[in-house]
Amino acid sequence: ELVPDSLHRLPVHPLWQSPLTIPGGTRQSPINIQWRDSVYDPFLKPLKISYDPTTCLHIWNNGYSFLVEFDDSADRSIIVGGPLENQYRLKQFHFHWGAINEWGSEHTVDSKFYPAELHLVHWNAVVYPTFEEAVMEGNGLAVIGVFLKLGAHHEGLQTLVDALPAVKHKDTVIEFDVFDPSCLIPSCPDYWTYAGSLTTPPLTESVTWIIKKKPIEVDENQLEAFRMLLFTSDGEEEKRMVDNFRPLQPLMNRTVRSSFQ
Ligand SMILES: NS(=O)(=O)c1nccs1
Ligand SMILES: [Zn+2]
Repeated sequence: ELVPDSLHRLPVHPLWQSPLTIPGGTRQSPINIQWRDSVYDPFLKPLKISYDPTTCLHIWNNGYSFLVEFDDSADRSIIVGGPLENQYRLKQFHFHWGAINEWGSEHTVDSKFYPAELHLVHWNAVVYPTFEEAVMEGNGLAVIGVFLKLGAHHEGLQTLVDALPAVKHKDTVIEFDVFDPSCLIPSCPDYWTYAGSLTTPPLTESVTWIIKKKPIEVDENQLEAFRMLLFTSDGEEEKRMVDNFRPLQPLMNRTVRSSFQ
């Protein structure tokens, strides 16, 4: 909860106190995707997603979001094709969401917010020896963004939601042995892609963004379950984990390409 001070200023959660703009940044994320300004690129390939559900390791609350992390010591869960020159290894996925259903996503489409957004984070293990090094390079990361909209119950998401009470507080973790994140990705192949950055620290300009055009549907109880998580550690004054999305960044000299006409 953000409580105004005596001057009616709302405190900004530490994460968002990070520089809202990176000095000299020319390819920051998130951005608004103006559908009519995106350019169809017939040379974009279909994105190929091959995840091994047994590479799933655990879920943890890192104080910004909840992350599901994967064993990325080999090429067992990878994506290839789309706008990508190499194949990229899945490291983790996480979400961003709002306090209410009117906002919560990081990217917007024609200035419309979705209530939440899923990020599946992959790194270029063909070229770089570690994730930490890939994070610093222009072609180091590929993140698939999937919008969540309010609608039908999502069976696949529910197995995640059922585990959230165990990671309510910052720095708590629970083992999570088998999960196939492809159940969270719409079957429609259409996506937008553009060159951008991480939206949380270190905010480095190392991400090829692949934003799925179609959202997945989740129900109100599932969104509420995200909102019962806490930014704070056990024993601290509770701060609900909501509105963990970065403000929109300037498009500058970038074109968003679409894989569809
Ligand atoms: N929200 S994000 O996917 O851009 C990200 N930030 C840090 C690691 S992954
Ligand atoms: Zn993210």
